Amino acid sequence: MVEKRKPIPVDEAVRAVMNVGGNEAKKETIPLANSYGRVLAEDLVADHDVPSFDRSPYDGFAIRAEDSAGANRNRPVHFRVIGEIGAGTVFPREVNAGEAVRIMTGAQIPNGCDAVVMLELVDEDSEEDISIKRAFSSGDNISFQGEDTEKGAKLVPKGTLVDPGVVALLATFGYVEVPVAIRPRVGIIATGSELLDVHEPLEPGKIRNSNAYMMAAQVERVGGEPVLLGKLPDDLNACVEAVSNALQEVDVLITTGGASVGDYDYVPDIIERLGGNPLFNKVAMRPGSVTTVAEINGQLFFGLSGNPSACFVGFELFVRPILCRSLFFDKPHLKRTKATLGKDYPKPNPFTRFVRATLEEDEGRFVAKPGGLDKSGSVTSIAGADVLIALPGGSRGYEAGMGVDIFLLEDHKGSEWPWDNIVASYKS
Ligand SMILES: Nc1nc2c(c(=O)[nH]1)N[C@H]1C(S)=C(S)[C@@H](COP(=O)(O)OP(=O)(O)OC[C@H]3O[C@@H](n4cnc5c(N)ncnc54)[C@H](O)[C@@H]3O)O[C@H]1N2
Ligand code: MOO
Repeated sequence: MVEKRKPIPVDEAVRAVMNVGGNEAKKETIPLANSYGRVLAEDLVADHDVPSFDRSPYDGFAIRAEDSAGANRNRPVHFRVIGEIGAGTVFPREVNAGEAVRIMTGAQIPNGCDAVVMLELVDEDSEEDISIKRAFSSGDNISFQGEDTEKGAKLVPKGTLVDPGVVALLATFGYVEVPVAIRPRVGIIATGSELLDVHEPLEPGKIRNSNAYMMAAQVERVGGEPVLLGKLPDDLNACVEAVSNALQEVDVLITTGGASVGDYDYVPDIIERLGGNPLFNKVAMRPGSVTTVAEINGQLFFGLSGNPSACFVGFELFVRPILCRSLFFDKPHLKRTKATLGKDYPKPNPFTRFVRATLEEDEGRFVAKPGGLDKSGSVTSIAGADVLIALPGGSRGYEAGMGVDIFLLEDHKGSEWPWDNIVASYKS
């Protein structure tokens, strides 16, 4: 008799995984030029004002505003040009009454000046004599020291993904080396005697191993380091040995396949043979109901389904938050938000479903549209999915136009704990 497994609710399963200790975030430093896509391991605090001096936002003339008082079309005011500065140079002396300095964008405002007149508003009567036809106030056309940010301001917290804007800040504040989270090493093993390597031609009854590469990409998408450890035939001894060796090498280990109750489904036996502590072996969700997670000698072992869509969803719900946590992200779960269901979903639903879908905009509303073959064994409907629509279990299906909870697959900002009150669908 095959063992009867007891499914546990998704939120309970996520909690169980998150409660396992270990996998704390650790930091290293890397060169700035390699920092894009990594995660900051320290808060980024401004150690000087930006800009660090008053500067001109325009090409023009720096003047003392009070000298322009009363200027108009009929009575232009003249200034004597006493020099010129470009960005990067500092004017060497105080500017006095009636004097102006030709100044370029980015140059420091000379001492004594408090306004800039754009070149287009100036009549250049000669190289040394200019006139203007309107009055300026103190502070006109000046980018003030500290107007962008002031010394001491916390600009970006630890746990922020280094995007192009963060790279600009790191450069601004002189980070030659950047403190970032060490990427967790995630071992990936595919199991199944039906699996061919990607380069091999198809043979009867066999398929190519797509899950391992898919998961490597999922690991990379969150910022982990995938370690592809090959594929194994359905041979228990070989699997036990490979898993045991792999656990020495990586922080977290994932296998795909063999998680169900069939004759060659060895995940439960592997866990037992290695003295692991199973957290659960069935989750009340589809796809991915056979997802099995265990702690083996203090390390997390994820036995994900062999079915590609189930493997994909199992990763996003259970592996992703562990990796995010070890990358200093304070919101490790998929970002949860709402959208309108774009298509009827007639399947009866005993378990919560996570349906692969695209997110489109329609008359100002976000519409999530299930796409492709909605079967656990489908591989094509994963490509191009923007979101997972979460449809609560216990219904006979859902109608287009209903409000649904969705989980964004590409959003790094994430959610803290998206599972409470999960996915009560409502009429939108
Ligand atoms: N009697 C029962 N049978 C099944 C149950 C059940 O509860 N009772 N659960 C079904 C569900 S739900 C799922 S999901 C699958 C999960 O099976 P396994 O995790 O044991 O996976 P396999 O049987 O090894 O493979 C399933 C399917 O996926 C293909 N596969 C496997 N590895 C890969 C890979 N690396 N790349 C691409 N495709 C892969 C494999 O060839 C199979 O077609 O069990 C159901 N059965
Ligand atoms: O676990 Mo299976 O993917 O539920 O279909």
